[in-house]
Amino acid sequence: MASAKKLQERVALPRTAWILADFVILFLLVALLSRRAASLREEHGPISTSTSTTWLPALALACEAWFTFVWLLNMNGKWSPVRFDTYPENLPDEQELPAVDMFVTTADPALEPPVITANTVLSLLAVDYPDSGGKLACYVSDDGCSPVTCYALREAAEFAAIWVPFCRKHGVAVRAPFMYFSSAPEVAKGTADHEFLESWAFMKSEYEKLVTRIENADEGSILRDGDFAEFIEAERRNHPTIVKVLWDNSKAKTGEGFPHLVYVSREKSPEQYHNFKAGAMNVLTRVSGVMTNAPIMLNVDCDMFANNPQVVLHAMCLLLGFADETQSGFVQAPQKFYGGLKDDPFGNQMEVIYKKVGGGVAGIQGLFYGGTGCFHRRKVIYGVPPPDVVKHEITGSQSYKELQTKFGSSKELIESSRDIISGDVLARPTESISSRLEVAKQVGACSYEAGTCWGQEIGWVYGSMTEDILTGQRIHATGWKSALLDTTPPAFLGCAPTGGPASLTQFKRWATGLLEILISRNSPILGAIFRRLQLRQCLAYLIIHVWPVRAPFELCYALLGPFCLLTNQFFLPKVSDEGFRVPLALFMAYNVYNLMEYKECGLSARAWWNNHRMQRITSASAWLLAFLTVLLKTVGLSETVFEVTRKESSSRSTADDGGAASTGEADDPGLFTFDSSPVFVPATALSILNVVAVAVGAWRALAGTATGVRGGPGMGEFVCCGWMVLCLWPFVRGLVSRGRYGIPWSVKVKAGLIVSVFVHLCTRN
Ligand SMILES: O=c1ccn([C@@H]2O[C@H](COP(=O)(O)OP(=O)(O)O[C@H]3O[C@H](CO)[C@@H](O)[C@H](O)[C@H]3O)[C@@H](O)[C@H]2O)c(=O)[nH]1
Ligand SMILES: [Mn+2]
Repeated sequence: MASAKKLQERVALPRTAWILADFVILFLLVALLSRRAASLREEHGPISTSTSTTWLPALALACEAWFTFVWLLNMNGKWSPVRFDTYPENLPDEQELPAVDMFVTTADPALEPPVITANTVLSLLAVDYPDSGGKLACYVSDDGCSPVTCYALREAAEFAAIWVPFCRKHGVAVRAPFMYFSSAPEVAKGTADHEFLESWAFMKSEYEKLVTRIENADEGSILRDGDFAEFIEAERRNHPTIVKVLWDNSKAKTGEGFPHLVYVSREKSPEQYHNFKAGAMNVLTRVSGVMTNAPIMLNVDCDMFANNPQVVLHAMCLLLGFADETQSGFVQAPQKFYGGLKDDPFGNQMEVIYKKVGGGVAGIQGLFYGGTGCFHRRKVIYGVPPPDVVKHEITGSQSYKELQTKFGSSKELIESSRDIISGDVLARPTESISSRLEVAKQVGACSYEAGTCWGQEIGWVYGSMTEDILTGQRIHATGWKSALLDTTPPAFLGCAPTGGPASLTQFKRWATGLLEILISRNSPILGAIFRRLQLRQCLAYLIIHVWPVRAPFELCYALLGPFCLLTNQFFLPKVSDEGFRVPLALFMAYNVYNLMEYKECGLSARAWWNNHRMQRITSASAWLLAFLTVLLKTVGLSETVFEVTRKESSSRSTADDGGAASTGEADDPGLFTFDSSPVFVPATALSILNVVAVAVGAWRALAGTATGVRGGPGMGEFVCCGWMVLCLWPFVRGLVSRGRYGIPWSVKVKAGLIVSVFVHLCTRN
């Protein structure tokens, strides 16, 4: 590519002012720690304070040391951000562009309405790519084994025959029809408007018919259609592999085509463990390997539609545009969301995280793999190390026998992977993909992986609920870097969960998976010591891997305030004390720093507050439970499962009501909702405790019992508890609200018991 025109540019972004701010906060943290350490030493000296509990300052010191460590991790992560600019207009002729297999995963037709999946698929079938019919193929994995999903896709394929040409002809900007038709047609001033408007109206009505067909589809009548005979005997957790070619592009006339569409539901059996999404991705990798074997693979979740029709071209700039391939082992787009609620009430739109930490990590060894919106090189997924290692270490090709132990017994798969590993990928299978059905079913079987390297050195890695981070980390540990694909408009858009239960379930799953990685043999620390994970990249991974570990520290620290108010003690300096200035300055500086980050990303102060608050809530609920779950799992008492996130269906322009029982309160989707899940118990307890503590403390202060006693709580302790009450406000509110906005009694009772025990233990003597 050296002689060709520039395809990409890696631009380092300056951040001197931020680095200074980083150091100010670090300095304050160190000042806090050293004062604390000094006062601890005094404790053992002659001028001991009246604090009866000597472990109190020690515990505070431990927590503050941990917070400093977390701050250092973040400083490292954000230190040297970069941006990648892409120039698709400089791409070589179409013959030189590689083929791409596009993967979509879905798992549950109830939580992930088939119409959403159909839209995602349509957006992919319609992307701009030269000879897209010949070079692109779309594979959908359905872990739900749902005839309705399969039917929805067959209907979508039929609709694609008019949708794709329409998009091409009119240069449609957003090619997920539900999104496109949710606003009025964009009419260019000038001629031919009339014709455009007419076909727009026609397409819209065709799309609406499609939605009606999908939403009204009933399983019984679908099964009577001979096309879906395979589903009759199929049970969701017990059925053979189903592979259906819903659209075979070789049937199209040249130039008219759109990508192949293949439906895959891998074999399931109650006796086998299925490894959730990672398992599904590996089946897609193999099925596509024997059918189209494209050297590049794009994967998206069923709700993540291609929002930028040029996305594949932009990605190619990063895949082909470096003199050294090592720079782009994979190409990841940041996760962005459509229809997000105003000011991010559930703290899961992650804009600032992606900008600040994501951009920063992109400047180290590259953005983490996020499970969706990512372009992989098939050979990297097949475990091939970067070119420099290949040159120095392994020369000569692997024998058939070696490949067989790695990839399994399918002759076709072995041959196709040999092509990928040796780099002769341009030889595309010539037969029609329909002739490969039997082989595809063979490699989709659940026993196929037994004794092979799938899920270990090859494919998506097993052993964590957060298979994406684990898989990306393995790739980084072999020495590859990754590139950040940040296009305008955004490459892909998905839906962020709303409501308390869905958001916290997602955070819990992530935290569980991340801790599973941290303590496994795939830990990034081992990767940095024994493999090629860069030290700074390892530290960047730790930012997220320690999420669940932060929970016990943050919980302890959050308990110090209430503990002091209840027992008439203190853990922070008094206002009159000179030392008070340090925690005060830290509190102010830290919050202003975060607020400025939100402002810089163009977000509101409210968005900052919502995220700050949600982080406290998540820590006291999802992260804490994840921490406990993994503890229980390591002693063999619990299993971890992948709980699929509910996707809100907004397939039509007019949103219809979710059918939730009316509660008398205004139906505000941004309000926190609850259910009886244990995830809500600790945060509920913490809210009750802080309210009680503030009341007790205030009563003491008013009654004057605390005056004159040197050891009593001061301003600091009150602010801590008051701040926690504000952060946990959705829960405080939930204590007195009803319906789904109220905390269920079962949770309240459990939380109440915990609080009583805590209060009892505090005030025992
Ligand atoms: O047994 C399963 C479970 C899930 N999925 C699919 O995995 C995807 C992600 O699941 P979702 O419930 O949407 O999880 P999110 O928390 O929204 O996803 C984020 O986090 C996951 C890891 O925890 C990553 O896999 C995702 O790519 C990433 O977007 C969806 O397409 C599912 O259909 C399967 O195919 N099989
Ligand atoms: Mn999702």
